[in-house]
Amino acid sequence: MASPRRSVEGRPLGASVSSNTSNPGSPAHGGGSSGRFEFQSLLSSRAAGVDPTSARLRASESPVHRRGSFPVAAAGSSQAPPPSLPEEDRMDLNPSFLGIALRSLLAIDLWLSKKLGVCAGESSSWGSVRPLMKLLEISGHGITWLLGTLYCLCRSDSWAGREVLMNLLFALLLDLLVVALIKGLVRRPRPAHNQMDMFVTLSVDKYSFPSGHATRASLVSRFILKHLVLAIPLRVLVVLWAFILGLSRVMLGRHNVTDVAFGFFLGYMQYSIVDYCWLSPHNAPVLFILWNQQ
Ligand SMILES: CC(C)=CCC/C(C)=C/CC/C(C)=C/CC/C(C)=C/COP(=O)(O)O
Repeated sequence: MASPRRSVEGRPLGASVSSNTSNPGSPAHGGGSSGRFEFQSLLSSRAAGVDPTSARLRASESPVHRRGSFPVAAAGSSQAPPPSLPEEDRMDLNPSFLGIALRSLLAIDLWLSKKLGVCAGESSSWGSVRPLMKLLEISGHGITWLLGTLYCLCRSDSWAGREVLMNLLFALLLDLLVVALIKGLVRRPRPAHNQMDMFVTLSVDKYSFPSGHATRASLVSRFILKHLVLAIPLRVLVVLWAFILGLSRVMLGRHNVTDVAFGFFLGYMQYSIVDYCWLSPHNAPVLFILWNQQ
């Protein structure tokens, strides 16, 4: 907001907390929780040789502390209740619920992902299962699916089969594009415990959000379940494969849990797009005629 933020007394905030707010990231500048503010002000006062008790008192004058209990000056008096803050300032000083929820979710995500990363290295607790996990990785790799689909497309001798495979190819390419775009935009680094020893990657694959294997697993398994007539045990196997592939990404240390969870969701949604834009000899005749001339 363009107007200067004001304290309860109407003074600009900078005037009342200037001794503690040299750090622009401090909550007095709108950048953190009340606990962190007090922690920072105590630290900086110690560094500057100031008595921590007086520093704490100054911290209690901070707008964040004023939020719950009113300033020290007013606390002892039995005067009329203090004037309430203007609406815009109240929103500014309250730590956002969404912010706290997101930070907590991220902390749980990092903690859980580290705990589940039991195959992240040969010396990890489940390091002996790592080769199996890497085999699963290849089973969900983009190259495996693209080459497999192209091969089946070349071998297919029915129009119906070719139509399904053409759409699977379109789905796989769409998935690669969407995942690359999101990875490039979000730029979340892979977990620190990951060993970057993956088989054929694109440059954006140094980023981890979302998991490309998870998007592919859920997209492809939804596609298969919809378009292939399979016995129930095989259908269960397809779902299990997708789930275990997602889990293996976290176990290998390639991803955090949220990368995989969002990947599953994204792949599921991508299938809806593919279904909506279903290519057929009626709406994309050129594609089918060209293919048949090969
Ligand atoms: C063959 C055709 C028709 C086109 C080729 C298109 C193309 C650019 C393919 C690249 C495939 C590739 C290298 C995909 C990378 C897959 C991968 C390693 C994803 C990372 O997964 P994650 O779960 O670790 O995020």
